[in-house]
Amino acid sequence: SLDWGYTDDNGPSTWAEKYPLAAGARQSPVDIDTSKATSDNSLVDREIDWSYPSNCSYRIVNTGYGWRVDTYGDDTALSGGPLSEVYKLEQFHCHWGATNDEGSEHTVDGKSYAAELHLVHWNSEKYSSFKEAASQPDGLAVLGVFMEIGNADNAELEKIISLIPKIIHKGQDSQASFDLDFGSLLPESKHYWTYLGSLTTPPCNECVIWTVFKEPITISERQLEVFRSLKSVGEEDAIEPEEGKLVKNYRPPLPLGNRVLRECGP
Ligand SMILES: CC#CCNS(=O)(=O)c1cc(S(N)(=O)=O)ccc1C(=O)O
Ligand SMILES: [Zn+2]
Repeated sequence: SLDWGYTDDNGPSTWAEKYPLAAGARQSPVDIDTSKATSDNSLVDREIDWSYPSNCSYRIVNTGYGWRVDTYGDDTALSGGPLSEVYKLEQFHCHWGATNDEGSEHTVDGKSYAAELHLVHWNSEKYSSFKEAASQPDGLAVLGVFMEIGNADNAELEKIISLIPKIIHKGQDSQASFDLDFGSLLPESKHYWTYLGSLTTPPCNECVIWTVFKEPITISERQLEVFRSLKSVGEEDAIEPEEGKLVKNYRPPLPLGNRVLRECGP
């Protein structure tokens, strides 16, 4: 079985037992209290810039706690905004809940969205590997995109969703044969909040510069249901068909404490 997860006996309230960093003072996610956000001049006209080629090949894997698209980030770049160096895209993944009124990890004035997409980048200018970067305070830059339920399917996400039936069990993976335009997974508005935080899954390293976009993208109910059909156990684990489903994989918010929350754009 998984040594951590999202059930009552291995969920977020138990993580600090095996992963002491989870009890740190720079943890993520947080509730974004919009009244606390400062829009000082440090970010003015420093918009966040990304360049992802639109014909990226990738691999999708069932990690046991969700799906993850591993990108081959050679010619990807994220810079600007709160970042002092250029970061490369490593992977992206998603968090969701059992019902549509929960599922995002960050919340905004206490409001949860139905899901949250995370694009994980690492500081390839300062560090020589993702693994090294994941142990540094400015090692990773994660873009958070809220997802709300809309009527239409999200066409780009549909390419990922069409592969999920091939990775229902933990450990399964699938090499995608069609290209993905990662940039189309981001909202139109570049307005965001940013703060210093951590990985939201064990080992919960405090190595992430978080940038959470203010504008959500939409996903359909059917698409979200496909996420919930993933299993947290391997094919070999003989369990009942309805057992082991990953119906939720979000960590609830941790205190912002004395961290600064900055915003760029109204
Ligand atoms: C050492 C180390 C590490 C963490 N890896 S990750 O940054 O890709 C990551 C980041 C996040 S999140 N939610 O913090 O962006 C979740 C899951 C993962 C993962 O291992 O798949
Ligand atoms: Zn995440």
